[in-house]
Amino acid sequence: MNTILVKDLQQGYGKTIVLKDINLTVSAGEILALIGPSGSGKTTLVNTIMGMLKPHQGEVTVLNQSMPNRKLLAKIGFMAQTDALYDTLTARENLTFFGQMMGVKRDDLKKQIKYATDIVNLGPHLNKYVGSYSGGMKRRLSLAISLISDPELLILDEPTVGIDPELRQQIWTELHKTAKAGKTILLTTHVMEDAEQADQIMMIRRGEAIAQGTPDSLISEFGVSSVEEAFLKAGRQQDENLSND
Ligand SMILES: Nc1ncnc2c1ncn2[C@@H]1O[C@H](COP(=O)(O)OP(=O)(O)OP(=O)(O)O)[C@@H](O)[C@H]1O
Repeated sequence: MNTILVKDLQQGYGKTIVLKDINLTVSAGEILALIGPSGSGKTTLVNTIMGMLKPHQGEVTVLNQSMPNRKLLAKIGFMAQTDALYDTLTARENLTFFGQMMGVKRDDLKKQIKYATDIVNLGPHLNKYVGSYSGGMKRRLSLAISLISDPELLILDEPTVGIDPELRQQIWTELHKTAKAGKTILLTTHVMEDAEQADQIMMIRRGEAIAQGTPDSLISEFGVSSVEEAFLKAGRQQDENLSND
């Protein structure tokens, strides 16, 4: 089953076009990484898939429902680029608050808090005030919050920013496990090592999907030896095409 389907999407703000001709399919259990330079349109695409922005043109379907659709929000775990946490509450209180907002039943909250915080290694720090957390701990708590309702689709905007390499690897192990259990994960990143861990990569540059496929298929399509080289080559081809127009 397709969890996400984006067809001929054009998106923008007012009269400014930010995304052109985006087509994308993500199946249940798959991890898709959106990679691209700052300002290329990744967050705009994520917000459109979440239903926070209505497509200018084209179609976005999530879990077989046309977006925007408020009812689907409960099935989507979202981690935004900036942490939206309550500093004057403890991590446990934050998790309880957001869990209740996401519709987690009172009886399930304890189990879900343990599940989500084990993934990000925050168990020993649950009773500390979030105001005393480091930047990386706040990122990890935001990730735990996105997992609290055990959502079918996880959307993570730059989840690994401020997270050290050891924990990043640990989080990837858990993301793979989560995907294997049938959940779909869409994440944005600037980091090539993150993109390489995904099943599918979409490279966005200047609002266009300049390359798309599995890490191996991108390497063979562009005749290069790494995903990074594929991205650079796809960028050069885009520049050539634009200068020929
Ligand atoms: N609310 C908005 N109103 C007008 N323009 C916007 C708005 N949000 C984003 N943009 C513009 O849309 C373009 C794409 O921005 P977007 O945030 O989607 O990029 P991004 O790839 O996610 O960047 P980053 O990696 O820095 O987060 C940029 O030119 C940005 O200035």
